Amino acid sequence: MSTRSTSSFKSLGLPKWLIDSLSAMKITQPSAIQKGCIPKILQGSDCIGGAKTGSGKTIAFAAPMLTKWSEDPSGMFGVVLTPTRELAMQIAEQFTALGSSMNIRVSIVVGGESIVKQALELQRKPHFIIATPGRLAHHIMNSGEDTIGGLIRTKYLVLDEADFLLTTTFAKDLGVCIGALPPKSKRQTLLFTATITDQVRALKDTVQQDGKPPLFSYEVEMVDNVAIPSTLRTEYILIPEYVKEAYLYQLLTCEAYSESSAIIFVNRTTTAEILRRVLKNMDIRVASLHSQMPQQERTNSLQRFRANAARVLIATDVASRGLDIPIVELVINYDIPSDPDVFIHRSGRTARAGRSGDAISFITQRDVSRIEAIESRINKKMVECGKVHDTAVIRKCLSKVTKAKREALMAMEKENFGERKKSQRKKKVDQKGFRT
Ligand SMILES: Nc1ncnc2c1ncn2[C@@H]1O[C@H](COP(=O)(O)OP(=O)(O)OP(=O)(O)O)[C@@H](O)[C@H]1O
Repeated sequence: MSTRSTSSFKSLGLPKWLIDSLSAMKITQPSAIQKGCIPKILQGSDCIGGAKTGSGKTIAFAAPMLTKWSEDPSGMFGVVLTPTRELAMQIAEQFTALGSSMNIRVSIVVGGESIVKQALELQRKPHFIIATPGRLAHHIMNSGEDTIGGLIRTKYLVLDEADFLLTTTFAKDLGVCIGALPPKSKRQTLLFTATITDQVRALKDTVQQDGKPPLFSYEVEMVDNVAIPSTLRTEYILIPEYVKEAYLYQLLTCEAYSESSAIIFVNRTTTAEILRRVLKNMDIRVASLHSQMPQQERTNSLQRFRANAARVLIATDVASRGLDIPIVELVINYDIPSDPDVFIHRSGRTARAGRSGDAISFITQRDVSRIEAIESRINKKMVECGKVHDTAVIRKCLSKVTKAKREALMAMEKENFGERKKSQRKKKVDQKGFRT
């Protein structure tokens, strides 16, 4: 990765078995955030790690935790909280892979999966619990000591995507989770994200609003001063609203990207569903990921995309943070997010670990102020994308796209997509993509 340093993992204090596991994953030199955080975490400090997307933050917290765990591998050792189910699964995979030679037990505790199965797993006292706050809080509130009692002896709490976890969306569940852990003085708290906010920093040593003790008191802060990876190209295309689908099709099939793996971000689940059908009708291998899909479908979609069985993933922001899919060469912001930090996370699904990648934003007249805010946040002007400019070609594919969209809308109406969405929302508060 571009952020190489001359230190080795050995000089940072990692044991041989872990260095061997890292080597097996072709990870031989620590990145800057790893170099900065690993020794401090090993020394026992709380830590706040803010480094660009794709810079290796997961190993920056996992490696020191695994090192300490291997010295005394008993009981529930660490809890990692993260906002989405897919991210929890990905982090758990990393812990499992890194600790495979040490008989590690890692449990994933997320919404959309069997509560009973998870409770049984928790009773077997996994060493590491990787969870979304909503589901872990559910277990804490509804299970007995035999299931969650071990939490009181955990040594580490990680808030991955900390800025997002510390918003009001998660406040209640996070409070329940932290309440089941040892007090701040008896655990280490590690906060990681690509977008550290002043609100997060301000929480240091601050008594919480409900009068509870402070969450953390980090001594170490490692924060990048550049917001996005240098290998990420940021471009834009100015588009009239009514031809967005045609431009999308054109871009995905133009010479530069006709073979590329791409993630297309939209702001609404309905847009995701329409686009998935439109592209499928036009013979593009496409999958989608949003919070209105049942968990099994979400998992299958992501697996198909990771394995390149689908070359395009249409996603809402449930996929904007953390997902590490090295083959992604292109991110398209089909809709522009209102929060510039969301742009940073979405675009960071490409150009990871030193690779190059493109993020192309579709800008309509309504988006101008959002783009200005993003450019000011990333301290960089986007350049105009020259890959789709032939208006004749746009005109040529417009009728094909219009037909595909008409068919998509008719099928959705027949399947009652909007109604299904409403009733799901009512029924499954527990399964909201972001809460559990
Ligand atoms: N030292 C390293 N050398 C090479 N590759 C590495 C190194 N550390 C981590 N990686 C790889 O880099 C990729 C990105 O790492 P990771 O997912 O931890 O990034 P991140 O900083 O958490 O990104 P995000 O902010 O998007 O969550 C992963 O595939 C990981 O295996």
